[in-house]
Amino acid sequence: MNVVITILALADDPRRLLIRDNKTTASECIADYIIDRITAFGPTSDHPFVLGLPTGSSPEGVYKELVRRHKLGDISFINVVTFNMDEYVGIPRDHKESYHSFMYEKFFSHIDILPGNVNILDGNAKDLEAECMAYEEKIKKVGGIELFLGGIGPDGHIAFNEPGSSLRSKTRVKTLAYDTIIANSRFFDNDINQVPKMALTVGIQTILDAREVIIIITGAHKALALQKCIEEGVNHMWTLSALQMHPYAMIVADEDATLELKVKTVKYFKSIESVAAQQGMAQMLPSQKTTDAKRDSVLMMLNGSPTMTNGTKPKLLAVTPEDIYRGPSPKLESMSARVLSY
Ligand SMILES: N[C@@H]1[C@@H](O)[C@H](O)[C@@H](COP(=O)(O)O)O[C@@H]1O
Repeated sequence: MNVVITILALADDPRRLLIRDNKTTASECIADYIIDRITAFGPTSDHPFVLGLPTGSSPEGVYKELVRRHKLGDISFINVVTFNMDEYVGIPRDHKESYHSFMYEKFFSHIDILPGNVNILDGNAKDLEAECMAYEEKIKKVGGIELFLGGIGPDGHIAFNEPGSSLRSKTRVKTLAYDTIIANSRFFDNDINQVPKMALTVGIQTILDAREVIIIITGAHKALALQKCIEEGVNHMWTLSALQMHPYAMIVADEDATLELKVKTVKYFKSIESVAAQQGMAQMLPSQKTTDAKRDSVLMMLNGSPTMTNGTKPKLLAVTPEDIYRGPSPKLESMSARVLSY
């Protein structure tokens, strides 16, 4: 059992925080990673790659790069199913600031994704609660989200999971925090009265349920949030910190976003990445199939099997009595035999 844990930990650690010079290089790093993951997954129409996606200014560079690479023929999205994180309640779908408009303008209109494979919450649904429930069911039906990409607000919120959100939350209706309304007013003529006060959003648990989560954090205004989420404990006032409980979460930040981190933290994460590169260790989460195959072969080693493909008998990891007696130490008597009686 210990062997299995070690193997997973080796694949896991180097991926916690990647630091890039600026937003452009951080975005390219994520786009490359997504392309590699989709390619290695080998999606088909029966077994599509399920990608969770955010809006906001943070992921714009990632979408731009994915579109560029798609146009170069490096990646197809024909067998990719997407689920967006959130949508405002009560603004028309074709409003220029709706997340539907954002996604089509920045990404979907420029790639070969099938419209039927795009899922975005409907903030104008008659029954918002039913809409949220149906969304969770749809995610379950396609087998869960393979990779969830996200950004954060300056207060560390992820999707619209505002400070104080339950870390076990699922897709639901959420009232926006005043800070978020102010932050998002830049998209609504800097008028807070035009910003919708409610949204539909996936929950923290919905994000934690994804097989892998990648977050892009850029700019000095997000530095405190990154510090709280990485250097301090899990805290519902900084909802991104819940990712500390995810086995495959990766944050890609630019230098500016690291301004509040300890020098020790920055050095540690940079060294993890460079040591991994020197050792030629994989930086990519392997497919579930590869992970399952590795686990099977470890279990086979632990339990023994009659023959190996090369015809040899596998060495059992369990220690046999012969192995013990062949050791340099003498065979000891039992403790009871050594108790002196007077
Ligand atoms: N619901 C979105 C979040 O998903 C996004 O991460 C955040 C930050 O936006 P930006 O990337 O523009 O800073 O804005 C909104 O609140």
